[in-house]
Amino acid sequence: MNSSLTLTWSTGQLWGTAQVPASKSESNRALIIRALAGGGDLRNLSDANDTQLMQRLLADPAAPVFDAEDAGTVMRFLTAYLAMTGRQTELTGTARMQERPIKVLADALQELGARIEYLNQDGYPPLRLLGRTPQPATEEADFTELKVRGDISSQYISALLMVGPTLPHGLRIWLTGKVGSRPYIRMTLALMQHFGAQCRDLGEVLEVRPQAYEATNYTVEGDWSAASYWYAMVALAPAGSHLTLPTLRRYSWQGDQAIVAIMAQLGVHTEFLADETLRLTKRAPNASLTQDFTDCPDLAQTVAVVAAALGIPTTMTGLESLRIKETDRIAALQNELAKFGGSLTDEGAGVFQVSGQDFRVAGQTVATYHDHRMAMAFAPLALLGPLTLEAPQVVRKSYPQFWRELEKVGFVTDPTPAPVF
Ligand SMILES: O=C(O)C1=C[C@@H](OP(=O)(O)O)[C@@H](O)[C@H](O)C1
Ligand SMILES: C=C(OP(=O)(O)O)C(=O)O
Repeated sequence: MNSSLTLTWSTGQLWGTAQVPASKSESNRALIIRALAGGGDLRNLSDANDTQLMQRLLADPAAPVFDAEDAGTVMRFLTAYLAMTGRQTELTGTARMQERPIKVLADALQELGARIEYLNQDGYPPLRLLGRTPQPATEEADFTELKVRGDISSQYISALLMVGPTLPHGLRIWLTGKVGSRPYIRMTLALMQHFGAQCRDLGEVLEVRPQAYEATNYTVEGDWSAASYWYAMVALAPAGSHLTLPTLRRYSWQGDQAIVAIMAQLGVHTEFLADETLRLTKRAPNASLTQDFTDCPDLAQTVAVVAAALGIPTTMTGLESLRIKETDRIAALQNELAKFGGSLTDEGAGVFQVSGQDFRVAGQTVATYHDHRMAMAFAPLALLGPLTLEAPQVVRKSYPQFWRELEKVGFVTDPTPAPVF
């Protein structure tokens, strides 16, 4: 396996068509819901490792150990699915996954009758599921009620919602704290409804009726988080550059469609063409940007790198969850931006400032911290100068064809041809 990849751009305008993968968030929800529905045809599932892994694990329900690797959705969604279907098994993941908290979800599942033990550190994977004492269905009960914190990961809430219809009284979740990544909760509810579930989003309260899912078909949309890297490339490319991205919808369930409005300020104009196709065109950027990432944390790295590279003073808030993702993304951004003369400064009270007045790309090597988004967020800098990325295979988590797609629009990769990971 190659340990680094050098990217160069031969100068000139950027143009062409880039394929984005299917959304891994939609794919992984659809796979769990289909497993609960007992059928349904899922089209355009993602080729992301996170989705391939979810498919493999769901195909072997009697496995003694489920290894979720570095996939947060797989760890959280499968824990709820396996716990509520009464399975006795273990769930584990990479060293980093063992540092990503799961207590909020495990506590809630225990309230729903699951017996769960931590095998290593309290509140963190690996876990042992010891079966479940199902709640009896009683005449009086309205919903089974849970209070769940929304300020650590929305994935716990999505995981609980998806098993909600299988509970005898359904589920009413009271959200507490500042709720992050809320569009992902809405996406979960939308997909559940697509599969026949009755659920309501009342803001701080979410309700799911007890009911069998319907086995139905679904076609997964392209991944807007993946699209953000192409927006970054257009933002950094010379005037006259434009790109076409198929499979992205004007009306999306993905909150990362927020990239359209953010990048409009960083100089990328979006046109929604027929057949779910986007056309991105380079325009002049604004002089500054202020953006809250509470709803779209996966866009933060893309935007920080572009803002620093263009020298656009940018204020970022809502970055709390970045510290517990594939790596501490704040520290990783700070280290890597500094190599180029950029910075991400903690101003206190949750406010971060990006600057890049002396930003220069000239053969630096970017570390990727086992984080696909570090690799993909820094790759567009190759439009400004040669650049080397360590451990380029990290992109397989969400976008295995990323380097190939770069080659297709004219980037030169060394080693060449682009390795298949
Ligand atoms: O539900 C999902 O599919 C996701 C939710 C978000 O995580 P958090 O809810 O932990 O912020 C996001 O960062 C992750 O990439 C995917
Ligand atoms: C945070 C991410 O994924 P997950 O939490 O599912 O591992 C991501 O893809 O950026």
